[in-house]
Amino acid sequence: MFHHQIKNLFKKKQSVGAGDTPMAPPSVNLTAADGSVTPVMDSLDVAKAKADCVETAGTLNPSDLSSSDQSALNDRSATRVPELQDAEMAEPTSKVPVAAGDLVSVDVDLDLDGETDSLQGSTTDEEEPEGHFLEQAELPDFKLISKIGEGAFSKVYRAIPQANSSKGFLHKTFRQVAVKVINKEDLPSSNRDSKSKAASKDQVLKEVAIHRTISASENVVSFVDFHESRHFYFIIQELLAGGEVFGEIVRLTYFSEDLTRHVIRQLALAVKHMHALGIVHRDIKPENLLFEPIDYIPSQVPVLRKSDDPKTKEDEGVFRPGIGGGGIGAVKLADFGLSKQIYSTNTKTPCGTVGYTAPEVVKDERYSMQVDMWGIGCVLYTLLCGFPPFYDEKIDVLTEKISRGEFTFLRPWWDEISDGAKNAVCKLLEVDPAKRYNIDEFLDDEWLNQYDCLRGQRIKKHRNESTENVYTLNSKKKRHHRVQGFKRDSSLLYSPAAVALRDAFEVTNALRRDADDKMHGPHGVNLGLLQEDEELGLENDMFQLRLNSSTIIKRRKNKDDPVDVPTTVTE
Ligand SMILES: Nc1ncnc2c1ncn2[C@@H]1O[C@H](COP(=O)(O)OP(=O)(O)OP(=O)(O)O)[C@@H](O)[C@H]1O
Repeated sequence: MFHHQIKNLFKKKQSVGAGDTPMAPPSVNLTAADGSVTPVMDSLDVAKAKADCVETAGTLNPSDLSSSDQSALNDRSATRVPELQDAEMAEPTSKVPVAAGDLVSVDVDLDLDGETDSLQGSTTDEEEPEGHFLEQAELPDFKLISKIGEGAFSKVYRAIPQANSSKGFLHKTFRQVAVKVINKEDLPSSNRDSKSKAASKDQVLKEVAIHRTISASENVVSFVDFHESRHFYFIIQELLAGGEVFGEIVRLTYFSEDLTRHVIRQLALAVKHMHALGIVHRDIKPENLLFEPIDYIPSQVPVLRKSDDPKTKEDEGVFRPGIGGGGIGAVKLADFGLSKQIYSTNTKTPCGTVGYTAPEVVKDERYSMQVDMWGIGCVLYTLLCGFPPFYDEKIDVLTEKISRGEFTFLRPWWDEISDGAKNAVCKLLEVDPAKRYNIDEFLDDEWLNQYDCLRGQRIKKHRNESTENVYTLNSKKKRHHRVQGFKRDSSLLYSPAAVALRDAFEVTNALRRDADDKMHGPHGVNLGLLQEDEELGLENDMFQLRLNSSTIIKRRKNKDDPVDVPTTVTE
């Protein structure tokens, strides 16, 4: 099943969209950190990738963002809504592409340390929707304003809780929300038998159950509400107005070590929270990291690496410890569609194997969690240099590289990156999960705990805050402020380099998940909502839902190139 899906994935991967240029074949040899000579990313032409990336610009969705205290909401059940009305779906107003580096101003609340808590902007209860959205008829408690994202089977809207509705109480905490809409018709099994339909629904409920469970962390996108109507599932969540960290990598080409540390530490805190609850994310990638925008302060003298093209490299701006840089403030982990609960924190038993508590099983649990550490390693590597650690156009070659943990610190891009950062990457991209950093070891890493993080901790101590995350402290001393963000031409996010970067993560994560499932079995979720996955056949369907029809396939309409069947990755 898995090989077939990967095969399909790469079949489509061979042809990119009209007008796109496939990644260039190997051309130059580079000297790796250890002195060995390596072809340039084999088939990923890094120089081209970087040039493509640098050409891109960012967009800030000027929208409200609110604080995340919503634990009381988690127990609320979905409301009933009217039947779908006959209505034409209209696309939202399209964005006008803008030049790279264009700035856009939005009003925000900023605390005195410069931290952005919530966008206030022009958004009011009277804000008019940017289009006519079919889903609106089945979600009367929220006003859908604009489409801000899209997944394989979902659309994500910025929305406002309606003050005079049954969800009016939300309005104070969440001035705006993100609404993920899943059309039941779009789910792969919706036209099949009723058992398959139930499986699809269970996949959605499983995502919701996990999101609810882990939502208390300041480093996880807050879950707000869930609603099922006749045609749709609606997952309502905290809005992260900056969008995906992925887009910022594309805009900036790579992040400074300070900004990388800022992002990766918050990701690590999110993962620590999940692992403490016995839940593994399994799809850690830059697209699933969302951020709150902060003020951008241009550098007086932009710092360039030797490998940079001064004409095209975007200035990341001034980094402020504990606050952020490059317009990126608080970073939160999102998308729990592939997450699974490994063990129950109540019973301390692995899910799906009740009462089975042998030491080797406990060890297995830890190994399952290690999949996320690999994901953090891939993100860390990518943030630091702008391209992924493992890439090849051929799935079998890529599989081999991942299974052997074959990556290098390519010159000249890694020449100026510190040994501390390289050491952290090596400890995370360790093939043997027993030797790989676990989340506590990574949080103790020397490089990760350099000055900006430590300063943040001092701020936290000073404020006597109990939460571990200094970046998302709820500020009590706010002042109104205009944040300069970046307009983003979304079409540039589909440049060959950007697509290659996405694909590398998608395939790498899929292979690691598959390896983990083969080794430990697809443990089910046990959150009081669902039966075991095995009984429902959820894992297979879920995998199909998320990979076979996911972003790569969606982006590539062309098909039918021959492909190689991959070998299996083992951990
Ligand atoms: N809370 C949010 N705040 C702001 N933007 C969001 C939020 N949630 C999702 N988005 C945007 O919508 C996109 C799709 O959301 P999400 O990843 O949850 O959907 P998905 O169907 O699981 O996607 P995929 O097929 O890539 O797995 C995100 O990548 C992001 O750009």
